[in-house]
Amino acid sequence: LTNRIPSWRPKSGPLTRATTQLYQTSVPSSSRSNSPSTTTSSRQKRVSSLEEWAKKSADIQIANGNLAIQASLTSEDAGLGLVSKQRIEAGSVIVTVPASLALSVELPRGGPDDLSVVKTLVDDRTVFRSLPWYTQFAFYLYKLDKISSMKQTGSNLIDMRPWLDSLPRKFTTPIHWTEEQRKKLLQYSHMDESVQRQETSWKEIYKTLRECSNVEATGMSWEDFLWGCETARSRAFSGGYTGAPFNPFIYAFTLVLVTAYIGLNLGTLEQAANGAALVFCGSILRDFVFPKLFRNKKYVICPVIDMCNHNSLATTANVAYEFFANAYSLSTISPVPSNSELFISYGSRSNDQLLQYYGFVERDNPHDIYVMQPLREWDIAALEKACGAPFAPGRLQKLDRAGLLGKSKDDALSAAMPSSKISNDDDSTSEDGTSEGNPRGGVVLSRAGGIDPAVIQALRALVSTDEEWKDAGESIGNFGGEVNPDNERKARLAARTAIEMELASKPTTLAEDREMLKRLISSKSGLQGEDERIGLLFRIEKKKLLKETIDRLQ
Ligand SMILES: C[S@@+](CC[C@H](N)C(=O)[O-])C[C@H]1O[C@@H](n2cnc3c(N)ncnc32)[C@H](O)[C@@H]1O
Repeated sequence: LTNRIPSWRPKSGPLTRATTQLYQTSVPSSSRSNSPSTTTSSRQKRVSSLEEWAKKSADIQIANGNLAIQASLTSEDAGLGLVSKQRIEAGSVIVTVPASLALSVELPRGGPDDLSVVKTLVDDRTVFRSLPWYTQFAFYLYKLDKISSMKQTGSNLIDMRPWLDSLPRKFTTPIHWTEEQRKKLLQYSHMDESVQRQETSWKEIYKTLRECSNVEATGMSWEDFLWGCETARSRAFSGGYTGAPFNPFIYAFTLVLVTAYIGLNLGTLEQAANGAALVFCGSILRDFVFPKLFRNKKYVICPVIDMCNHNSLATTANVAYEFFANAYSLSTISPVPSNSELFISYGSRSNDQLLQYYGFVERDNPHDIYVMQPLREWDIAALEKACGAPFAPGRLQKLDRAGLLGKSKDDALSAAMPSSKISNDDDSTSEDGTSEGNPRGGVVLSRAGGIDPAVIQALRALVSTDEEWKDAGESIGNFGGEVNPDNERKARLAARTAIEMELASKPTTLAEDREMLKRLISSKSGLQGEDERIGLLFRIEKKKLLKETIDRLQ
């Protein structure tokens, strides 16, 4: 869900209000902290409390009992999900959650919407507000989960305990694995490096967070922090709109003033209209223009809606902010047959991102990518052999000067983000192909587009004869398109050879992995085999992508 709200569209809808009624949790806090629920079946037992809370205490509207929160129909490891009990037509609003029940963190300065988080637990507000959104959320969740589950919104107090109890307590993300496990299970150095960067950066932020909060709060352990960050990253969505909610009082009051103004003969109709227009313009500026101008961003976790799973190929629902109702809604975008799971899209996420931050892998993910070593680490001698002749001298240096060879591991490390540069809009979910997700400039292969065109361009220049190089004005920029069939064949052959070598370097083949997965599934080794199964699923998808790219280059 992170980073994405498919649309923040102002839309009319029923005005709902959060209740101040307190809810008695059915799970004693002692049993919660001693044996946190991890499995789907034990979480399922708490769903009825969540549903009861949602309906009776929290004013969350759920499609007239036409929707169930239950074990996902996708796969065992998908946890809970939202499943239709009857056919739901396209365009139906199925869940409405008052904004006062949603947890939000606003950037750059707003912070958590529950003001008690900062007021009572933070010593240095400037430092706290400079932290990334998901770490502010981690702190917010820590306050609700371990200090007080009462969420304070304006004068309302809402007990979030039933929702907190419905959350997963364990993540199957690679940050929980040892370095050795990651290497062995994933067989993909790009992910090893990404998780290492994630771990280093999160540890640094955790330290900063402890330093800027007060004594009571510093009881937050690394595990609490990690759970909070992962919960936020896997359950929050975001959008650019952060204006105030629709306030009918302003408009009603303006109407009264205009009526009195004209009725008491204090001025002309035009003057009254000018005054009213000013109020409307001010409202629009405040709600729509200023937030866009100042690039305000809001990250939101919405109880119940946060149970919706992801599917990039069969998205049936989306989330929106209902401006006039000041509520979040989940609505269907296509008909959902009875007993089917509803899916939203968490955005165009590769399996690297899905595994690292959400703990799952999507089969045939259309957004999947593979990040190979940067060109400078490719086995040039092997490529020359495949192309039948050595490459012209000096060509590699030219590519290097043009920044096309990427960075070595050491260069990337020395350029790593120092702690003083932690910023609150740090969003390591940015595409793995971008400089943030791919700081070494590794070669990106994508399911959608094959090998990065800039790499093919570099390879055209690399394999070019002296004559072709001269004809191109000795400029790599002129190798953007096919130069001639022979140059093109060699460039593609070099790329294909490198990818074939990458695939051959894996400790196991695709067929072996598939066989292992089959055996693992039939052996039902339970939680013991969970990491291994996810690792297998991940590397199978990566190897499929490598094979597809090789085929495209034939
Ligand atoms: C927003 S929550 C959705 C509700 C979640 N299934 C639960 O039990 O609380 C996101 C998490 O759901 C799981 N998930 C979502 N879509 C999935 C899918 N297609 N396959 C497997 N797991 C999925 C992942 O664990 C992810 O981190």
